[in-house]
Amino acid sequence: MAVEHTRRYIRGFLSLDLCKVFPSFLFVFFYLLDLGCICTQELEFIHRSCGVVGYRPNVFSTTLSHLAATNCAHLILPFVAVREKLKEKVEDFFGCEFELFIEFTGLISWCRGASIGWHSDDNRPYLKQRDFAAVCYLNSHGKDFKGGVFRFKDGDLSSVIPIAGDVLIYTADDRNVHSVDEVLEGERLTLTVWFTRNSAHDEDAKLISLLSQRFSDHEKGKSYSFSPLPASDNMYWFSNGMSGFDIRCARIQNLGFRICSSKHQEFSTSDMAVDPLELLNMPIRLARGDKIFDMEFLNSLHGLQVVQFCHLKFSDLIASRKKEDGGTESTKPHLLDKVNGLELVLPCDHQLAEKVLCSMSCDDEALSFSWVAFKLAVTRWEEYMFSLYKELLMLIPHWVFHQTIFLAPTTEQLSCNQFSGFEEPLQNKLQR
Ligand SMILES: O=C(O)CCC(=O)C(=O)O
Ligand SMILES: [Fe+2]
Repeated sequence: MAVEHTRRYIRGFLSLDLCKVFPSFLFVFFYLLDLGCICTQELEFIHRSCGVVGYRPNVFSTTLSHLAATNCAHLILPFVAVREKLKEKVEDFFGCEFELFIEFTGLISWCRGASIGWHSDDNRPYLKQRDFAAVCYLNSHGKDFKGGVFRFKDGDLSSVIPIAGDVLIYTADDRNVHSVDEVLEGERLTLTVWFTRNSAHDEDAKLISLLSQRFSDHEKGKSYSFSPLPASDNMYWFSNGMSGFDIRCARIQNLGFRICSSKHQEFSTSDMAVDPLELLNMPIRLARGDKIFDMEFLNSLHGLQVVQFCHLKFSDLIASRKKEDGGTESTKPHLLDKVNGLELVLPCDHQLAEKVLCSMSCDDEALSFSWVAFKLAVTRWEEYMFSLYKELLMLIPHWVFHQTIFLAPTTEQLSCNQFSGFEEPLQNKLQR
């Protein structure tokens, strides 16, 4: 009798460095649509700019419903192809074609100190609907983090050393009891997707209902934007006994920037009536070294997205800067000298943040940082978000009609124009 297989490790499932070929993000985006290639770096960017404190100690997560709830529904798009491809693979491997629904999709990062003991993924009454799991590794053991080895309690494939681009699939029941060793250094990042046969737990249906509400507001002519809207402060707060840090603030600072008050708040930040963390939800400016970049970001999440985008695309931005000759007046960033009192005083334990989120790789960017490249990142970030946003508006009616989230643009989709009433470009508003 044939032995039923319950697990499989697939090497090189996701592509790693497509995003490094940046010059045209649109090209990359349509390339992704056409070929179904998925880039791990795009997902890493989303997690580092949108993630919140997770469900276990020292774990951070980004869920699709969180993206939708924080005005970042367009950032669901980079997940769509990978979800489709994973579902196909799982259905094919376990012989259940067209039977599965995606139950949950999440980017999950495990920082120093995070681990999980022996368990199966359906081991709680509220998780019984889970039939299969797929864990995609978005970064690598040894290079990006130490520890974090995945282990099965019995059977073959006893330990799995995560390598970026590889995927592990397994049944969620007690035939696959597993654990993850403690992460000793760095930040271990995965995209984890669970599948169910139970349509009552279909993640697509829940997301589509959220998005269709948003789409109907658009139809009614309400203008809305793609700028991120923070969730409640406690979702960003990493606590450790008496101290802690705000993850938005920590991720901005870990890339070498400091958060300063906006022009309009210069005189109000010393007002003790304001909860300091509330200031992260208001307009801010960013400083580095002894200079302040004189542009207001709508809130710290907006600043964080641009900082992370600049980090992701840094070498391409530097190359574009050289091509465009950074010396002309229009490309020169407007910088102010940093003076005392402008930097926000936030209750963030920076040492703890560095310890928990420490990066293992050495940063060339810190040595060759350029404000001209940063200014370019502001524009490129906005173009990228706008392209995703337009794409989302095209896809939503199709998702609603089919009650499933999928790519595959048709000629009809590409020609339909539903962008009227679009909010004016963010940057125009910001520069005023
Ligand atoms: O990240 C991994 O390798 C597995 C994580 C896991 O076991 C879980 O989230 O249930
Ligand atoms: Fe698990």
